[in-house]
Amino acid sequence: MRIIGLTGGIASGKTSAAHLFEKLGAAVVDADQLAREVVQPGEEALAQIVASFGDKVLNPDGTLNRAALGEIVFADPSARRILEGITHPAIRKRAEEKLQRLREAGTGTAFYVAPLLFEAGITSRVHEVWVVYLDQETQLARLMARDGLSREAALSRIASQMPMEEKKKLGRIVIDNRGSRDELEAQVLKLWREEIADRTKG
Ligand SMILES: CC(C)(COP(=O)(O)OP(=O)(O)OC[C@H]1O[C@@H](n2cnc3c(N)ncnc32)[C@H](O)[C@@H]1O)[C@@H](O)C(=O)NCCC(=O)NCCS
Ligand SMILES: Nc1ncnc2c1ncn2[C@@H]1O[C@H](COP(=O)(O)OP(=O)(O)OP(=O)(O)O)[C@@H](O)[C@H]1O
Repeated sequence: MRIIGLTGGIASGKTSAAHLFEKLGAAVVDADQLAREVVQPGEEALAQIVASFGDKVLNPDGTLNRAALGEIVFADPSARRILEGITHPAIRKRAEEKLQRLREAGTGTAFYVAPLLFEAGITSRVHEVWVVYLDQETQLARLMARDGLSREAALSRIASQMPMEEKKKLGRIVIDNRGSRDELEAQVLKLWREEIADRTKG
């Protein structure tokens, strides 16, 4: 099974692009979704987070208060590394399990969508990397609009990742998401035809 790592900066449009590929029939494993699964109540990672960061990162119902934890870790790189040390091994394990199930089901190509593919050094687990690219002003505007963040909070999230211009250089394929949603869809469709469907046929 061929695994395409789909990455890009925060709010670059990875999830949007992945949904479009999924609509065309692609198999998708999403690291952000797995990151949510591994911190559900009862999971070991949630207990470790509370042990490291305290009860203040829990909601009254015992679920993770993502906004509270986000405020801490995006303002403090050492706190972020502690959180990653807890969550990343659990995310990787789940990703391997999901990819293995897809492999066993005879899937030809699967996308592994991960914001920190380069930062977390997991490029060796995928066969090639595609990057969803955006200029920083558009990125900032979309991030602030989607998550209701202040400019300062949005900038600190962007600063916690490898700069987008660097990521762009590392992708075999770059999907340019500076334009409209229709333009994104047109690129996805072209890539689907040229890079996935036609190859499978050939
Ligand atoms: C800090 C948390 C609780 C904030 O939750 P929130 O709901 O606000 O954001 P969400 O999880 O939807 O992530 C949104 C985006 O933030 C960026 N992001 C998330 N974690 C990190 C990180 N450790 N470093 C840099 N950027 C990150 C990614 O681009 C991601 O797509 C959450 O992001 C988290 O648990 N992060 C640690 C796990 C992780 O590294 N996830 C990234 C996928 S491997
Ligand atoms: N071409 C586009 N035009 C306008 N808005 C867009 C476009 N593509 C994506 N968006 C919007 O930008 C925001 C970020 O997109 P998306 O959630 O797909 O990014 P992401 O890379 O998955 O983000 P994250 O790393 O935070 O998970 C969303 O609100 C999405 O609806």
